[in-house]
Amino acid sequence: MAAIELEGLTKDYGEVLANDDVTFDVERGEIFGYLGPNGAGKTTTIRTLLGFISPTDGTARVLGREVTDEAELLEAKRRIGYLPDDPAFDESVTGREILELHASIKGDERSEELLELFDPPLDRTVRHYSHGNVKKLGLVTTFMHDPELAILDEPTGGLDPLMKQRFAEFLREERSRGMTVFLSSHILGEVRRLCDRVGIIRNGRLVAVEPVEALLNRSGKVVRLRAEEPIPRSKLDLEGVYDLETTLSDGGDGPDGTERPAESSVETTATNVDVDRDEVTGETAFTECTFTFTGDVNVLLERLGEYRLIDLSLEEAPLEAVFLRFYGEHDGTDDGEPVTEDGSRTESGRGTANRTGGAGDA
Ligand SMILES: Nc1ncnc2c1ncn2[C@@H]1O[C@H](COP(=O)(O)OP(=O)(O)OP(=O)(O)O)[C@@H](O)[C@H]1O
Repeated sequence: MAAIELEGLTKDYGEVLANDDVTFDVERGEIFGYLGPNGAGKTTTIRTLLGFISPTDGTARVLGREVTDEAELLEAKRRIGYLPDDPAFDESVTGREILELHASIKGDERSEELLELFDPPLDRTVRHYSHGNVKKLGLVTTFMHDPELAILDEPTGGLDPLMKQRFAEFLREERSRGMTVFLSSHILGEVRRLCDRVGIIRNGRLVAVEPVEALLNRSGKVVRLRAEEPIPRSKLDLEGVYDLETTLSDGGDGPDGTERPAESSVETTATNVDVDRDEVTGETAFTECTFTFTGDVNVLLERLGEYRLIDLSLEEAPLEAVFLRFYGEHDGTDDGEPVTEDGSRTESGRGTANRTGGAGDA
């Protein structure tokens, strides 16, 4: 039995179809990343899993229990840790009092160890907590009862780099102990570091579920090369070449004796190659280029084999680029902000429902 089972999950808010026939499983012991831009429907799925909202159609099970059956869900929630994207603790009490309350409701097997790791200022009232400290307190309340399944809505927002790293190490250790983690994110670097598999949601619809490796393979390589001699652009008229940027440089005079610019740089695609013409051969050409390549590297090397290269590097493409390829076109949501490693984005597109979940409700 999978830890999370969604079948045809649909949530229709009237104006917005926030989840549209979403079907996937999260297996026991995996870290599953739920990836999508603002307003894609991630929080809606999470809130359905926790019984805060009921599905319009379809079914959802957590730890084998139906989320629409109150008694069943209550039983499952004892074994779940939930971290909302914006934990809402009672601001008038101290962190310590919050922990005592959570301990009395769901037990406390691990707070000591978690406090050493995440270290929120326990004697301060929550009102005086920074956003990061609220998140750290939320992490303690999420894991203190040693849950089987952790459901984390954008868990690293507000954490500094050291805390993010600590959190990543913690999750990996928990996975090796058998915990299942379902986390939503729009931070691609985080997903790459943390997750075994990803589900990608766009505009309420699941567009892919795949191992993170597959996402990396699909993302291709960033190729940078510098050649001793001009290479005709047609050599890169290959399937899988994206975002081609070329430069033709020789620093010398043109054939008619006029000085030509040492460098010219244009951004173009492989099919739009009628620029940077080599003035000797008349063919479009380059001596330096960068592009993203999702095709067969051997085919590429074969194409370039006859030219003398000064430099050639192939690096893993940033997941951001892959994400933009998934979401690049306008899709009717207001998610115009590019997805970035540091998670910066606009606040537009946020629903109100995802703002009401209290911390540690599970
Ligand atoms: N209570 C609600 N009533 C109406 N529409 C809602 C409600 N809650 C969410 N929505 C809409 O449903 C869509 C999905 O929202 P959801 O919060 O699930 O997205 P998300 O992927 O979690 O976004 P974010 O990354 O910004 O948190 C959005 O268009 C949102 O505006």
